[in-house]
Amino acid sequence: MAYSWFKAFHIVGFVVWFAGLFYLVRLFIYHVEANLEPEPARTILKNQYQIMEKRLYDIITTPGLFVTVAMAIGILSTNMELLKEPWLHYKLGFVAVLIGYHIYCAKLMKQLAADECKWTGQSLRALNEAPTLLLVVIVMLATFKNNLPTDLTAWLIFGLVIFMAVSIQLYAKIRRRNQEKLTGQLKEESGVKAF
Ligand code: HEM
Repeated sequence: MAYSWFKAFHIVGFVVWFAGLFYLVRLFIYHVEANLEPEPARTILKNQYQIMEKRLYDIITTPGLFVTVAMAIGILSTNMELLKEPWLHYKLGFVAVLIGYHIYCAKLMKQLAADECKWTGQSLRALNEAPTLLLVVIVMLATFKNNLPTDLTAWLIFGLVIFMAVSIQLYAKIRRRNQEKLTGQLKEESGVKAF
C-alpha cells in the first residue's frame, strides 16, 4: 500500500516539476524579448517577468523536484532490490542531467535579473525542448524498465517526438517573421500618415 502512495505522489511530483520547468523557460523567452519593447513597457514587463520567474521557481518548480525525489526514496525504501536494477541506474543518470538543467535555470534567472543574459529568444526556445527529450526517455525507462523497446515502432515514436519539437521551432520562427513584417508595415503606414 505504501508503495502505491509513494508512486502516485512520485508521478504528481514530476508532473508539477516539469510544468514548472516548461513554463519557466517560456517566461525567460518573454523576458528576453521584452528588450525589443519601447520604454516604459520594457522596464514594466521585465520587472513583472522577474517576479513571476522567482515565484514559479521557488513555489512550484523546486518543490516539484523535492516531492519527486522524496517519493522516489519512499518507493525505494519499500523495495531496496530496485537499487540493483540497471534501468534505474540509467534513469538516475538522466535525472542527474535534469537536475543540472534545473540548477542552470536558476543561473539564467539571476543573469536575466541582472540584465546579463546572453541567450536570444530563439536559442531559449531550442533549450526549452531539452526537458521534453529527458521526459520521454525517463518515462520510457520507468515504464519499460530493462526491456526498453528498440524495434521499428519505438524508433518511429522517437522520430515523431523529434519531428514535433522541430516543427514547433519552425512554426514559432515563421510566426515571428510574419509578426515582424506586420509591425514594419504598420510603422511604415503610420509614418506615411504622419507625413
Ligand atoms: C531521483 C530521481 C528518481 C528516482 C530515484 C526514481 C525512482 C523510481 C522508482 C524506484 C520507481 C518504481 C519502479 C518500480 O516499481 O518498479 C519509479 C517509478 C516511476 N518513475 Fe521515477 N524516479 C526518479 C525520478 C523520476 C522522474 C524525474 C520521472 C519523470 C520524468 C519519473 C517517472 C516515473 C514513472 C512514470 C514511474 C512509474 C513507473 C511504473 O508504473 O512502474 N521518475 N521511479
